[in-house]
Amino acid sequence: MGRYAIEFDDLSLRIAQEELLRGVSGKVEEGCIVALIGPSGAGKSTLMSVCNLMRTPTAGNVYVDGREVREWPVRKLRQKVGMVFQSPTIFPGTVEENLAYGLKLHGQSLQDPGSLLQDIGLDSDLRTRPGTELSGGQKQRVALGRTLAMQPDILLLDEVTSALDVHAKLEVERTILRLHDQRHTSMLWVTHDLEQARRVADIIWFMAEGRLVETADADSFFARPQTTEARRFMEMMAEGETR
Ligand SMILES: Nc1ncnc2c1ncn2[C@@H]1O[C@H](COP(=O)(O)OP(=O)(O)OP(=O)(O)O)[C@@H](O)[C@H]1O
Repeated sequence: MGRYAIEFDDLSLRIAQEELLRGVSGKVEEGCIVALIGPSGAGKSTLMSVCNLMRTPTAGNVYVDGREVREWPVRKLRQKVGMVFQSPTIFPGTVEENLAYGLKLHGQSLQDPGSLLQDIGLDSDLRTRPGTELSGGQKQRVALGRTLAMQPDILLLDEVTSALDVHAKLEVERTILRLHDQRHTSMLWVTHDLEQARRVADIIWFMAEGRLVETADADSFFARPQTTEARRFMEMMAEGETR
C-alpha cells in the first residue's frame, strides 16, 4: 500500500435500519486537504467519525497510515487523528489549561504554550484569561490549539468556521492553512461553504446519500462537476446564494 493518510475501502455503516455510509472507497494522500461537501445528511460527519473510531464500520475497512483503525490502540489513534467541531468546547480554566487539556488526559504537559499561542494566532496576553471570556473565533482557535497540541498527523475539521462571523471565519481559515504549510498535516474538512472549499482544498469529495459520488481536484470540480448529482447540488447552492 502507498503512503496514504487515510484510505477507505468499501466502507459501509448502518445504524438500526439506516444506511449512513454505502460502499465508500477513497484515499487521502499525505499532506493533502480534502474538502468534503454535499447535502445535509449525506454522511460527511459520519465518514469522519470512523477515522478515529468514534463510530465503527459495519463493513469494509478504514486505514490510517496504512493500518486498519480497529488495529490501532484507540488512544494512539486519537492522538494521531485530531478532530475539531463546529462548536468549540471550552472547559472552566485559563486558555493555557484549555490548551493543555488533551495532553493532560494522556499524562503529558504542554511544553511551550507561547509558541502554540503564536501558532494559533492568539496574543500571549490571553494565556491566563479564562477560556469562557473569549470571543467565538478565539474559542475556536483554542479548540484547534488543544487538538494541535497533540501533534496530530491528520486533522478532521467538521464545519469549524460555520458558527463564526465572516472576519473570524477567514482568520481561523488562514490559521489552519498556515499550520498546514508548517506541519503538512493531512486534512478532511467538511464545509457547507463552497467558496471556502474552493479556497482551501486540493481535492473535493462530493457525498450524497451515504455514497462518495465524485472525487476531483478542486479546480476541475469547480470548473464543472462530472456527475449529475454534483452538478445539481452546485446549481442548488448557487440558487440559494442569489435568492
Ligand atoms: N445515531 C444515529 N442513528 C441513526 N441515524 C443517524 C444517526 N446519526 C446520524 N444519523 C443519520 O445519518 C445520516 C448522515 O448524517 P451525517 O451527520 O453524517 O450527515 P452530514 O452529511 O454530515 O450532514 P450535515 O451536513 O447536516 O452535518 C443522516 O441522515 C442522519 O440523520
